[in-house]
Amino acid sequence: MKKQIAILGSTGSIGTQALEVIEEHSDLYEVYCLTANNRVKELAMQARKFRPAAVVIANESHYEELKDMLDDMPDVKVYAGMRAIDEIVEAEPIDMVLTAMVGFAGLSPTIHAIKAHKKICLANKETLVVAGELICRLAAEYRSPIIPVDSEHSAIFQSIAGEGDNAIEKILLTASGGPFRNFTKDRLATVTQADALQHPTWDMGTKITIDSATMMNKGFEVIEAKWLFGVEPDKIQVLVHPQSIIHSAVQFCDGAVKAQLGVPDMRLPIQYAFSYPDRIHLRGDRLDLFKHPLEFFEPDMDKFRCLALAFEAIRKGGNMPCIVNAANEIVNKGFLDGRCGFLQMSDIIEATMQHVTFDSKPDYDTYVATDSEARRVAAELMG
Ligand SMILES: NC(=O)C1=CN([C@@H]2O[C@H](COP(=O)(O)OP(=O)(O)OC[C@H]3O[C@@H](n4cnc5c(N)ncnc54)[C@H](OP(=O)(O)O)[C@@H]3O)[C@@H](O)[C@H]2O)C=CC1
Ligand SMILES: CC(=O)[C@@H](O)[C@H](O)COP(=O)(O)O
Ligand SMILES: [Mn+2]
Repeated sequence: MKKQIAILGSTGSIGTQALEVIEEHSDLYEVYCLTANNRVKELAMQARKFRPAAVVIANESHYEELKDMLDDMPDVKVYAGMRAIDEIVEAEPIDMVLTAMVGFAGLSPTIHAIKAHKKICLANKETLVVAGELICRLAAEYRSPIIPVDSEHSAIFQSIAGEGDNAIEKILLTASGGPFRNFTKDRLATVTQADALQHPTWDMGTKITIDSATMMNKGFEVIEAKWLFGVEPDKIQVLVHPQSIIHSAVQFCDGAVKAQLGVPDMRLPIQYAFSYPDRIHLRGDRLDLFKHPLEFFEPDMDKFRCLALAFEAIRKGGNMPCIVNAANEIVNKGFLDGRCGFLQMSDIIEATMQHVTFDSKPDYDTYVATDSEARRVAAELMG
């Protein structure tokens, strides 16, 4: 039986690479459902090619257009709206849900998928940043495995495979350092959107590319690692490794360090999440270590304040990471739209952390309320 996969965010960077993996292994995997937000044409083209049982467009204003585009394909059901995404992930035939949408929007469908006992292939790191404690509790209660797709977390996951209860002493979380790794703080003040979108090693969606440039992405990955692997932030060391060859490593209690290496290619962690615990062939470049120096540097948390703020948020706990995520979504978009400068982003996030109501024991409704409040506060601060 082929495994049935729901791809949430199929028109994005992770979503399209997931479809490449599925196409290469069409003997093993089948697309059950595809979702997008606005890119109707791309979604319709994907539906024609992969013939899923259903497609969902989150933005309801595109419903009629999508329906028209697929009216000669009666076997593909067309739905619209966020609630429809929550419902579709519960469909009985689905084995795995790849959460490849961006931002807070990933939280609700992930919860629905967990409650429906689906295997979660988790790319949407914001889900764990916002509500890591809740998600881990639900995943345990409903016995839904969460398999990381984020390259660093997949590397850690691969490094601990077969280690049973052996204690992790430390996680070595690698970071490319982004396009501004060697910039002075003065120079950071004037960087443009185009500069920030030039990631040195990965080709990704715009939101995560900006997060990599500020290093908020690495801060989020510290939080993600805490929840996925039960390791406290003080035992997670961020290492700037500009080549993105060592995707992360784990140090065990006997001092042994295990890492996963490879050329930067997200199809591998996506495929591994689908095939785990098996490995299956993947077409593509292979690592040639003669071609790559492997360098490591300490991150500069004064220059990249977002990384320090993420550490601060996870140490504080409660809804603080949710506040940081919401403020970050606002300033990330604000920077892309030219409404705030590069260095202003961390200033606004920090101020938002001080102004939004703190809750040390949030539940789902608290996260939703916190997200709204923090977005409002950050938007006001941005002016
Ligand atoms: N790209 C990468 O290499 C990596 C990404 N990740 C994580 O994976 C997730 C996806 O990233 P990436 O693929 O780069 O992002 P993209 O921006 O390329 O794609 C995002 C996808 O989500 C859809 N989407 C956006 N907003 C919403 C919404 N509000 N509701 C429903 N669907 C929405 C988009 O639809 P539409 O196209 O219609 O706008 C698109 O299909 C992020 O959480 C990111 O942090 C993690 C590691 C690596
Ligand atoms: C591919 C991936 O997993 C990204 O999260 C990547 O890590 C971003 O690069 P940075 O290391 O620059 O944040
Ligand atoms: Mn990553």
